[in-house]
Amino acid sequence: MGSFSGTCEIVEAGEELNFGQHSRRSYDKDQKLHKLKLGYKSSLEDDINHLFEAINLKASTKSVVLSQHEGSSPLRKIPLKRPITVGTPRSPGMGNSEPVTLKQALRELCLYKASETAAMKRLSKSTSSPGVSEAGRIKTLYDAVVVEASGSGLSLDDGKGSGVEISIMPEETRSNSSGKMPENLQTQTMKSSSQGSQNSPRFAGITTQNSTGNIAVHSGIISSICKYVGHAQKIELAKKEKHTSAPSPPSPSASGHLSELPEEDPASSNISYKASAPELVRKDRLKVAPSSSSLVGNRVSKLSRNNSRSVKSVVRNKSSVKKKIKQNPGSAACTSGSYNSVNIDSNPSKIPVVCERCQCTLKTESKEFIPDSLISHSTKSNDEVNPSNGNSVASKPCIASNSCNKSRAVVMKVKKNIKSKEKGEFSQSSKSSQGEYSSSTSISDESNVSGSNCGNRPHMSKDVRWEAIRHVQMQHGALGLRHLNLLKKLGCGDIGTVYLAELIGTSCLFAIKVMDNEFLARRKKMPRAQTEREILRMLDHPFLPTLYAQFTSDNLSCLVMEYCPGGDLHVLRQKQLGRSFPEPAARFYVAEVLLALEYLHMLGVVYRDLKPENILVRDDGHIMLTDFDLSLRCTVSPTLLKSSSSNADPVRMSGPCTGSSCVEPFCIEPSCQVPCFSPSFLPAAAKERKLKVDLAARIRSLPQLVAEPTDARSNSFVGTHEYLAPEIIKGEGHGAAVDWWTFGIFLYELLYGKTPFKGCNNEETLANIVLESLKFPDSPLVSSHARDLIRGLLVKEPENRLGFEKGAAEIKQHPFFEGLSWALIRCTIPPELPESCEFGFPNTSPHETKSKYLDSKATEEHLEFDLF
Ligand SMILES: Nc1ncnc2c1ncn2[C@@H]1O[C@H](COP(=O)(O)OP(=O)(O)OP(=O)(O)O)[C@@H](O)[C@H]1O
Repeated sequence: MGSFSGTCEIVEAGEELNFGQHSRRSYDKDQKLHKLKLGYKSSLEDDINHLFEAINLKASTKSVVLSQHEGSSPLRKIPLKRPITVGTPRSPGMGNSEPVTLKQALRELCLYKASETAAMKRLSKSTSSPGVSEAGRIKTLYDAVVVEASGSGLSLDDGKGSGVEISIMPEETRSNSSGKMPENLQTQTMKSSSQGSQNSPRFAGITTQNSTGNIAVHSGIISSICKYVGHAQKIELAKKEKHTSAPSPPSPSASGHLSELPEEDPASSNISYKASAPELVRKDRLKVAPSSSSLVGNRVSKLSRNNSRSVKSVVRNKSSVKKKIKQNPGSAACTSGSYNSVNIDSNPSKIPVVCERCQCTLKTESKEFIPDSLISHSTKSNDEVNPSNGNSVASKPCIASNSCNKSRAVVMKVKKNIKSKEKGEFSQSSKSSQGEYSSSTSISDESNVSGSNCGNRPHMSKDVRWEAIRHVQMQHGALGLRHLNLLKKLGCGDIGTVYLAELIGTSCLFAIKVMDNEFLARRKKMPRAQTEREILRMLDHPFLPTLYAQFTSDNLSCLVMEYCPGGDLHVLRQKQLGRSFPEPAARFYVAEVLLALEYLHMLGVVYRDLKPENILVRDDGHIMLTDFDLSLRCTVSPTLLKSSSSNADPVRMSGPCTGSSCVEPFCIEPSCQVPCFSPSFLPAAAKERKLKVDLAARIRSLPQLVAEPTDARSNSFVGTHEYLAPEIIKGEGHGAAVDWWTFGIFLYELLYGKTPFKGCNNEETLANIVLESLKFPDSPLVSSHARDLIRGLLVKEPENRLGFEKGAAEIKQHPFFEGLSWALIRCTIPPELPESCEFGFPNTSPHETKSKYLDSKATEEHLEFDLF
């Protein structure tokens, strides 16, 4: 198989169903392979050894972290050019011991807290007391364990032996049924023009999605957005009557063109991707309807032939598949070095459209895709969002994100350009833009939830961006588009467009996802948007996006999120030698993704759409998992697999610090670990031996908690072709284990530069996934540990798949991650990135930057929105 030519993404179109027991097919080969996973568990002794090694190394780790603070420029401090150090055993690691113990659970909590502290210090020196990253959920689980442990006689007060095995797996949320999809299975037409019955769990076919579906979304968004672009600081929203019967195009005198912010991929613009353009054409989504046949062949045979990974498929009930062409930021056409723009003729029937993925210019003559929101704009300009009674945040320069500083100059220049056009250049000439520039705003109920209130997000509670938003809200009462300068378009998805935005009056950058509600409703995509919104509101994790605010304005739902300037892993992989990551780098990325998935599962979220395109790279080189609209939400009920051992006496085993203040999570910080674990009256070697024995006994005696929603079930055909798990393709119903399958594909792709089952077309790919055995190329050379992990994950029967039983806890124990400090990985120096991959904005040299802006300025007269 060659390199990827695209990514096929299956978009969930139906409601999640509960299925009873789904059939399982045995695959002897995979079962044999699966047995291998049983062999990698090392002894407790080894685990303890690692623990002590980590303790010893922790101080040095701190030094490394602290050194990162010492730089003139936050962005320059980004360790992009530094070698990766993920292989350094700095801590006991979570993985090479027996199932996660109470001790480990505590340690994870503690180390997370510690690592967050360090990370927050790096990001913002204002951070003084980071919260616990996994917040209430983990606390709840922990509390439950504490209760249980207490009830069983296990003292948790020592703070050292409080190990809990926490396995995270999605749990069944909807009642299992006979295997049919419910009548009310939601059909998401996303990209598909036709849908089939949702009653059949079988997949009848796929309809290539029409790219115009996106046009509708974005034309609507753009028409409204353009009213704000560049106007943010001169808010002169026309007070005109709302036009409800027909689009009210902006006055042609203004400019005659619909202007759009320059679009580019920060991480990819410096590189020509012409050679690899096919690979970059990904994410077509297919909409696939379950057929009445359970035979894979039936399914596969009906798949549209599409080699593009950009095709997303929604498996619903129909045999229709719609192909959606999306622009890939890294595609050749968008890397020409200048901002990509397309004039939008005033004639709405001839709207030039730039494919988001392949950059081909398309045209649509259909008004059907012009969102109604373009037609009616009320005169109100009350962008809303409730003021928050948010938490107080350290008042500091808004440089929480390193990108703030680095991009400030760029931002200002872009702002200048944009502002200079405020007096009319943003008029919209397309049919959809006939409305006035005035805007109506409705206060979203949801805005109350987020706003600037970070109360339920202790992880990011000290982020100065909270304070910046809160300040705006205090001044204006509500946050809205008028408070944001949209600087450029970052990308476009199925349900909305993401822009880079600056909060006016600050240098704080955000990624704002704008979704047209009417379009979503018309396309029945509202549930996806709602799912994403709800999930985003729950998140508080270093490797997941922070939602700072949400509001509805002009019938546009806006999510104000953390901006991730480093592009995505798919683009980044293209820049690697051989288009694959070195193993240490791959390990780093998959480890962070694993933690993000673990957290999501703990929250009852089965992600279902893991792929490099959805992994964004932060300015500090760490990752952020995005895109939750295809996720399955379910409930999680932590289950105590094993209560504490009746004959164990953790108090006595815990050593001299037992029952002391060691209950403090930071007990495991290096500074206090020594007193906790090292009786001073014993020789070092003896102390170590004693502690190992004690710890081993403690681990054996601790309760084990499974918080993985193992019974989660869905029958939707959701995902990306090359990443689809066999059980999804077979329509047998799927659960949390699909994330571990995709995790295996993900690791494979990072290491080998391609996915393992990719065929000549989507049908072949799906057939390969179900029928073909896993094979590894001869090159590049990949370690046996990595291959073994992939084998364990890519077991076709979910029940035999690594992670099925205890979720991420199982996977973390694999030797591939040996020596990795899970709790401190956030403070680990990220992999070295290629020279061309600068974070922030693509052109970093003054000259280049100037050129870039000149390019932008050259088109200033006709700043355009490119539709796709
Ligand atoms: N927080 C962010 N920071 C930087 N860029 C982002 C951010 N969120 C999204 N993007 C960019 O915007 C693009 C569109 O994101 P979006 O989530 O809307 O679409 P998607 O990833 O294609 O998923 P879907 O179509 O399922 O919504 C992404 O591919 C990414 O390049």
